[in-house]
Amino acid sequence: MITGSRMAVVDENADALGVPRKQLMESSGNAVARVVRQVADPGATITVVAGRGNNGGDAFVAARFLDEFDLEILLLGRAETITTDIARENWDALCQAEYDARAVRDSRSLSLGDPDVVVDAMLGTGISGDLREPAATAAEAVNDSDATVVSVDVPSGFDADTGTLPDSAVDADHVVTFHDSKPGLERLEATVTVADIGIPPAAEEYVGPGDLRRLAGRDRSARVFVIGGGPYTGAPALSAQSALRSGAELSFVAAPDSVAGEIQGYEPDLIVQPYEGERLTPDQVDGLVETATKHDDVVVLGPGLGTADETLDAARRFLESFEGPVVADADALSVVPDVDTEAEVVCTPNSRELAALGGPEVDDLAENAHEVERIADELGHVVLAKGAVDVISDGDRTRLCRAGNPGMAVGGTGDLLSGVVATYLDSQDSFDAACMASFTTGRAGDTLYDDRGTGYVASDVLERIPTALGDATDG
Ligand SMILES: NC(=O)C1=CN([C@@H]2O[C@H](COP(=O)(O)OP(=O)(O)OC[C@H]3O[C@@H](n4cnc5c(N)ncnc54)[C@H](O)[C@@H]3O)[C@@H](O)[C@H]2O)[C@@H](O)CC1
Ligand SMILES: [K+]
Repeated sequence: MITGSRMAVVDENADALGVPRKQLMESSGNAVARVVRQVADPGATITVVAGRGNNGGDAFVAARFLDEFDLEILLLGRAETITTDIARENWDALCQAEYDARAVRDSRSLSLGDPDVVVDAMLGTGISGDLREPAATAAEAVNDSDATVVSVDVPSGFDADTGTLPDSAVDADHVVTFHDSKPGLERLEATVTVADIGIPPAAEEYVGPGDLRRLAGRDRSARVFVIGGGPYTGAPALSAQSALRSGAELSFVAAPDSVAGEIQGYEPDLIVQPYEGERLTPDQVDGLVETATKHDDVVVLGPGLGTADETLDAARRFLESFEGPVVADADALSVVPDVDTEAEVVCTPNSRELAALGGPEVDDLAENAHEVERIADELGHVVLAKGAVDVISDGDRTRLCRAGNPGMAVGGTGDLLSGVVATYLDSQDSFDAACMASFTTGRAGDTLYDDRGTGYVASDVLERIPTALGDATDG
């Protein structure tokens, strides 16, 4: 089962792996034609009703595989307003090859006639909200006809994220859905065919650029609260700075007053909240929990805290009382296995820290992904295990991320990662947040590698985070 929005992620990842969408569209159209041939008698009349998106594009392809029928293709709207290049190219091909294809500019003038089969390709997974015109009138016409209706991907009007089918949607007899079934399709009376369209399994297994699409349209509203510093100052600063670079609105560092000035000195945009002392101690915990809870902050617990007994005790107590989202990194990781917490925790261990959590000490983490899955399951938290290939698991779902290069082994990149995970945790499911953060940081490093090999440091990677995000957060 895959939702419509996850499908868009997978489709972009497939494209990045060298399987372009137009190729997938060719497979989709072919699969639709196969089902149409099964349900239509030889010589039957078929009307394709297509929208202006890729759902329509699939049907334009299907048309080329249905020569034995009496075929008419109707486009709802003007050809110039087809929304994607690949759908337009397939439309143009039909027109140039003299298929019976025409644009219906006004839905009131839509006359379906009396076809034996209607191919419903008005809307697929790109729909938002109730059916608008001209699709609404066209759906009514399709439902009023006696034709056998074959819907492309989903019945037009169906919401492939929530599985809801409004009354105004197309009432399909057959649905040819792509790659995997969509939530809610099984509740329809229609016969559902799931068609393999050649998406490589790696497009789902490996985190890719498509995953960053989940950030589209997000608000810049995350508040990240880094509890770190004491023996070290660079680590909490980098974590808080990367939160800002990846889209946090505000980034706070709670740190001992002995080092607060130094942390502030790295960047004026950080808000440093000093507490008395030289390291984190249990006395501070109530105040920190209260602050983070009051402001709905996402917490990063660990960078530069050190391993003093009283500090680890404080980290343990923090996790016992805090119930919000937390990224547990570095020194704080060692306390995670023995705390009972209500917090939504993402653990970001390196290989040494993973071994301390009970994981394997291996060079090839990807080969041992099942071990990471086991640890995530035992801990009951998401684990993002950092290696040449990162492995992310919530104990049930497990994915790999191979963005990044050997230069990323430099100190401080893990601190950056924790801040990015925290920012994404504000708006995303914790497993997805971890996957996207791994890809973002790795890709930031890759833009540097292209320019200067491995000769870069964590603060260089920091400056490349916005580049790595590219246009992913637009619209
Ligand atoms: N994701 C994938 O891997 C693949 C997707 N394919 C096809 O692409 C489809 C998704 O294509 P698109 O994202 O272009 O979207 P659609 O073709 O589903 O629809 C997009 C169009 O619908 C309009 N629209 C949105 N909400 C509406 C509403 N409530 N009422 C009326 N019009 C509305 C939009 O303005 C836009 O023009 C899939 O369903 C599938 O058929 C296939 O080509 C192959 C691979
Ligand atoms: K459809």
